[in-house]
Amino acid sequence: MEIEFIKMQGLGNDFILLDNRKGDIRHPYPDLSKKLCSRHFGIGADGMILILKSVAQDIKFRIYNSDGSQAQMCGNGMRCFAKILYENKILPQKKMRVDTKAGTVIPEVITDEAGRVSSVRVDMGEPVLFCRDIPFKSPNEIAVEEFLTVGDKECGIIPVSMGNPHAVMFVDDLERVDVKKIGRSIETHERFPEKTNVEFVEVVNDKELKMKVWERGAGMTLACGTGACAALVAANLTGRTSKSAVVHLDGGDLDIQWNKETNHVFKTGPATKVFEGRIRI
Ligand SMILES: N[C@@H](CCC[C@H](N)C(=O)O)C(=O)O
Repeated sequence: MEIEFIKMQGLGNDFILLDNRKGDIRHPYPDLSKKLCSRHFGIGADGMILILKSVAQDIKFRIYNSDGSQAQMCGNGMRCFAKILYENKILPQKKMRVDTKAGTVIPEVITDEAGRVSSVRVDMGEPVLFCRDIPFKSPNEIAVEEFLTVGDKECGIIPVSMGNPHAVMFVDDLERVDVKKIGRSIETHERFPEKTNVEFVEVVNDKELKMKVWERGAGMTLACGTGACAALVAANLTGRTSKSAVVHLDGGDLDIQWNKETNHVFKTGPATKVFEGRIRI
């Protein structure tokens, strides 16, 4: 069968969006994601996102990584998702309640004078710090900094979940980090039973961070939205930044705020349609 797709990117973190509200795409999603995301044999992307019908919320969001594994949430993908729902009039409202595997997430599209979506602000919910819920194996309930043995080194990380697991590692010089080597080892470290995304973060000042990422199930990407939120939470918890900061990623900047009153993390950034088409599966 032939299906329609939309290719999108948020700061170079790229996705294939499929509208399966009618349920006519029956192909197993893990296999479909692997095929479509292949940069050589498919469309090419870091992940595949499904637009699905929801009973409890306005709409349902599901994300698969390029290796076929399913993730609970995706921050950059959520901005792309909200932009398409609004621009294609799938939902009429700017602020929508989205059912994700990590609970309800609330994106809000921001439009310019011409009515076009200029950015998307996402209420990402509360960060999760309890080790058992991340999940991260530790004798402590909350791990503010723990050391993992990676090869012959001890790496200090802060585990945080934004619905999906993250290991945040602060470094002095981001350019000197072997993101692939250390990222891969921490992703599959036995203390993260569901694997983890890995963020390498350099503090610029108390309102700016620089970050590179190794994503679970996708490898090195140009940006990670949930990762940027986890980085801000870890930086603030350890006294490195205030509760709001700009995170500079290889693909561009994200604005992250951790609201004191609600404990929710808000993320604002762009989303762009790259092209759309049809593909035989
Ligand atoms: N790129 C994403 C996160 C995608 C899922 C992640 N690889 C996982 O397995 O948890 C983002 O922008 O948050």
